[in-house]
Amino acid sequence: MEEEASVAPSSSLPPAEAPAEEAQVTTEQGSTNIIEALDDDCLITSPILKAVPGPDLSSTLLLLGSKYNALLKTHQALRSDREVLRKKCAEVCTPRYEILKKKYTDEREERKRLYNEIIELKGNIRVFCRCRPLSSEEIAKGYSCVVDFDPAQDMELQITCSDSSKKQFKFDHVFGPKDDQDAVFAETLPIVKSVLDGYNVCIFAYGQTGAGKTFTMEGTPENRGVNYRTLEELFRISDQRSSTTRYEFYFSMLEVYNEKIRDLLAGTSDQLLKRLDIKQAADGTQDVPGLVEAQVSSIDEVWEILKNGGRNRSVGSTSANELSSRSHSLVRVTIRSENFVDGQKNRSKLWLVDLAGSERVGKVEVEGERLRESQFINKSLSALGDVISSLASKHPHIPYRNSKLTHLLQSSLGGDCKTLMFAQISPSSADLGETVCSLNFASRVRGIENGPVRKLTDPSESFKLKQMAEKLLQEEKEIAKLNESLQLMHLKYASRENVYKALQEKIRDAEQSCRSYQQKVRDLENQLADEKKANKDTAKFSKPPLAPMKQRPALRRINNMLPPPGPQTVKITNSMADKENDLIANRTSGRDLVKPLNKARRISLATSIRNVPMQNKRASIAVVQDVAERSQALPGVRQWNHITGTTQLRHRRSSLSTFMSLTATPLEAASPEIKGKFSAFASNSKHKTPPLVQALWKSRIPGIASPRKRLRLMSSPATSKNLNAAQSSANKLCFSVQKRVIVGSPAPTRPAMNPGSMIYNQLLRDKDLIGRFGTAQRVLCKNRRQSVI
Ligand SMILES: Nc1ncnc2c1ncn2[C@@H]1O[C@H](COP(=O)(O)OP(=O)(O)OP(=O)(O)O)[C@@H](O)[C@H]1O
Repeated sequence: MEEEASVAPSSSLPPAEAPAEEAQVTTEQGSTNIIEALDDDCLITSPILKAVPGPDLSSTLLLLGSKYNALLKTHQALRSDREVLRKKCAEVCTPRYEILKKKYTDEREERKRLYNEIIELKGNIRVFCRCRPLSSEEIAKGYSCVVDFDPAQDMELQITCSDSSKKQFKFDHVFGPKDDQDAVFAETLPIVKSVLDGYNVCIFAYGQTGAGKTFTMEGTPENRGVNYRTLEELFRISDQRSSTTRYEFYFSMLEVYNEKIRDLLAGTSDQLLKRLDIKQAADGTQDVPGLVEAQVSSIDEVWEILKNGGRNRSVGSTSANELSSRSHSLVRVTIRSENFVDGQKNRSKLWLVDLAGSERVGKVEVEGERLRESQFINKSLSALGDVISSLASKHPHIPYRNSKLTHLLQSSLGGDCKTLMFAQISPSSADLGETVCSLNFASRVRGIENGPVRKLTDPSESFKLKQMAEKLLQEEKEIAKLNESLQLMHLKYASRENVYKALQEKIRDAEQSCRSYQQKVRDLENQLADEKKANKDTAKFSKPPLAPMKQRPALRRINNMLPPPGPQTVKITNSMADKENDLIANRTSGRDLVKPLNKARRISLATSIRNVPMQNKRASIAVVQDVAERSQALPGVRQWNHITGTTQLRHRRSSLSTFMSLTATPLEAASPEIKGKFSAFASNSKHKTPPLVQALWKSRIPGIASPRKRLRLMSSPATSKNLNAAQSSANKLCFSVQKRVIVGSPAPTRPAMNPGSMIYNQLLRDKDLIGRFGTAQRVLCKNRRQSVI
């Protein structure tokens, strides 16, 4: 009987599953939309989620569940996209890439071979002759030009000797006074390019003092020399090949002065004076340990270094040149390259050498230190001549170590190294002897056949060479095309890599979000479980102390539900039981019958709406008038008095759920009929309902003398008619009082009771509901029915 089945539906949560439609839509949107959708899924950090109140947890969980499932699907879609992309790449791109790579490697090797062949056909050691113009000083002194340049023959020159005889010299190229730096470098360029193919290259200027060696090699700011232009070209080509090859340039500058090596890039004078030696490296090349190697990446850096190094150079004044170079100046550029396509690595060296003046000691009026310098200069130049002679005669021993200069240049002279010599001459008749000596030396050098050098004497050879040149041009064009397509492939590959990385990033984010959602769902579930438990505990703690069953006959009587078999045990605390018993004892002993009831401690309202069965069983039924009727009868607002325990009703101004006040009526004040009935009932009932409680009820409806009578009236159609007539504009509420009943709303400012505060508030809400419906309701809180209104 006291356990009613009409328990309010709890907030049990359905499993967190995404709605099927949403998941379907998300899957069909494709990866792009999915990624966009992912960006919108910011629930984890959303302040909305943080502000979710407790009762909305179930809906939040549902939302999270759907988002979580959507994310899972997104994750799967991204994974499948990635797999498709990878397969596609493997199927289409990789074979094409491999073919192109092979083609490119073959072509590159072919180009190198052909190019090198052309250089070799021209000669691995090439000699250019350059003659400077007559200086104003020489003209002023009346010196004449002894060099005859035939414009039709750019490889020959004639020297008019003092006896008017003519000497003819042939070189790979002859530059006259009118040829500028551009023309010189144009012929130098092919050899310079070889260094980027991995060949060692040595370019040096030889000649007497003041013949223009420094001018050719270094030049002036207005007329840049070979050094500057060479490095500029190297940087340009390396940039051009940057998609397939990475180049690194290391710059060193040194001089050989009096057979001592000096580092021109040394920062301090101590370092400048430091003695440097030549050592053989593990790869057989010559190296100078301790030499400064500056990595350069632009021509501006190179120019700055050149200027600084030039300041440290040993110069002195001679009768031939006011700022004569008294040492051999050497610039070494080490180039390290790595090809991205086939992984081939190269290391090559480029030497740019400005030799000291080659004048004979007797001719130049020097003495002391200058004389000593000249002796060292001539010695080293003589050693250079010996090396070249040995190379020319294919002697098994090449005397590289006879001087520091030849020792340093060992790996760049001979073999498959490319050597270019500028034979600088003066046109002045005053320098005729030195000019002839220089030309003889240059001719000797030019006679060397390094490798398969062949002279261009045979016309058929010339024809072959032309054909090869044409073929080379075509090959170069082909290579350029291949390079382009290779670059395109690289770009495509890079873009796909980017997409792949982006997808991986998204997948990582999605996985992270999934984990966050899972955690959030777990937290919310835990929170919900805690709240459920708290609610259960609260309900348990908020239960008012129940009187022993034997004192509760009224509840049995008010309902038509059968009591459960067997005795009911009610667990109450000692303090509560004592309070109840004391009160009952006082009342039954008649000592305090008129004393108002204490504050109600227990009430429950049923949320299931149903009519209370009106049977002829219970007398504790009251009819409540509506607000209009009540306000007429009771002008003042009355409420439950917690202090005195007066059973009063309070009319709520804004609610329809108004109840009529019931004035506590003492048993003595009741009519004799009621008094008699209640006394009989009390004495007969084994539950011993306190007479005070029974006496509280007094009909407010005229004509209904007693509850029992009223019940009869209400049960019968005739009585109902009468009642309707009497209360046509009013809603009626039937309520029963078990022991003490709160009817109506307690004071609004009443503080929440702990731990039963939630139940208390629930009661208030339910009472409002009852007021609106205007009918009898039964309230069950969890498993325990507390009272019936
Ligand atoms: N081709 C040229 N055109 C114009 N002027 C030149 C040319 N070659 C050299 N000169 C000038 O001749 C002078 C001497 O040149 P430079 O100093 O280069 O000679 P050098 O051979 O280096 O002498 P040293 O061996 O003593 O250093 C400079 O003033 C230079 O400007």
